[in-house]
Amino acid sequence: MFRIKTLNKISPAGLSVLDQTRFSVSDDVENEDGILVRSADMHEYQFSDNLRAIARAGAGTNNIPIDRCSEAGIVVFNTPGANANAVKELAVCALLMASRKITAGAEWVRTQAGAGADVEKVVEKGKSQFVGPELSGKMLGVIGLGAIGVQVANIATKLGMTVFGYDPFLSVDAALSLSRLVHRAMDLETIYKNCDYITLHVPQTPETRGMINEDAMHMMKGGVRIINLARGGLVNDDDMLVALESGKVAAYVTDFPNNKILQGKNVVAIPHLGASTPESEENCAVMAAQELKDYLENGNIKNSVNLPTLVQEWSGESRLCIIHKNVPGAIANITGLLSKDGVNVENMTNKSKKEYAYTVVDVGTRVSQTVADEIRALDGVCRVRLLNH
Ligand SMILES: NC(=O)C1=CN([C@@H]2O[C@H](COP(=O)(O)OP(=O)(O)OC[C@H]3O[C@@H](n4cnc5c(N)ncnc54)[C@H](O)[C@@H]3O)[C@@H](O)[C@H]2O)C=CC1
Ligand SMILES: O=C(O)C(=O)COP(=O)(O)O
Repeated sequence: MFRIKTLNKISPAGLSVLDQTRFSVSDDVENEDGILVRSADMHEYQFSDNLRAIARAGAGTNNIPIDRCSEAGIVVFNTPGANANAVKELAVCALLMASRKITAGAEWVRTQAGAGADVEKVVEKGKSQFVGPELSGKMLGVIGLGAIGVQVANIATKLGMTVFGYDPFLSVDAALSLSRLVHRAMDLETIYKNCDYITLHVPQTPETRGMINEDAMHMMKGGVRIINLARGGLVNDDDMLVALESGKVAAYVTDFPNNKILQGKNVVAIPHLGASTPESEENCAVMAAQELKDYLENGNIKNSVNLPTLVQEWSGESRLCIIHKNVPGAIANITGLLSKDGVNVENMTNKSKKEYAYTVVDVGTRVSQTVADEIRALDGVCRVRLLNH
């Protein structure tokens, strides 16, 4: 029986992937084998000795201490693209909210009603303060052309916008999905200098943290409108407050409000609703649960952010799953120990991702725990699992 801890509310469709005969799932299990999480902050989380995998039902993994996980041989999964449509739709809404003063106007109407005014009359007199420009014919810069950025860029062309996309690591899949109407910007400066609207779709990493700062905004057009449905930390809030006050930035729509940014003029704050649709919640939960199940039961890895993709058909009695440092001699050490113990390898795959590697060895006969323990004791080995078919 595998114990799975949930750190956020996970869609029941996902939980139903983990059948009750093999998985015990709840928010209070102890010594868990796996974790299902959305945005809960895990940086201070104490891993149980048993913990083998964390599945993030969503895209961003900046709430998970990835380095600490890799060191401990814990596989971290996410669900690429599973909530992209929901974010794309919210991005269209955010572009409109950045332009048309919809939220400010709606709040004003309610205030008028609350103050006893005849709303039908005052709206016609008061509406001129909420005039805002159309999107059609304007320039949009999309920073990050992954699952979400590509969809946002493509749909914006249909709204009549001229779209520039920037992504120095553009994948082949993303390039193939991108509309031919989207122009590729080769640097951020092109986006900053030319665009009337800028929307962020990059992960929050040490490189992207604070990228929208005074220097970046200095290059932008006066009255630029910025949309951030990616992560709050991408924007330097102090610099943004100054730019909003001066009018350099005409509107800032963020899905990541905090007390500081809420003080700003023309801030539209959304309570992190990018992926909050039943469809997305279900897609993400199902994908995350399937990834977790396949890893715990079969040692297969798909959509991990810290380990390589490795899916191997079973071809034997026992399977050794070894997470180790990606260093010379690691595989020779493992196979050396197996042959010393007279274990015949039926099938074996090794894949690496940056500093870590994963080796799956299928053997024809049952392998003893002693062999697994010997591999565990090798230098650079982070985790060894022994599975029996
Ligand atoms: N508001 C919400 O509820 C949601 C927010 N997000 C956020 O959006 C981000 C993007 O999500 P996806 O598109 O699904 O991820 P993705 O991994 O498909 O795309 C991210 C893209 O950013 C690019 N990138 C990385 N560093 C870059 C840089 N310095 N400059 C330009 N491009 C860079 C990558 O090459 C990749 O193509 C997530 O990391 C997450 O933080 C994602 C889903 C929901
Ligand atoms: O997938 C992401 O990166 C998100 O930001 C969505 O977060 P959530 O699952 O709604 O807490």
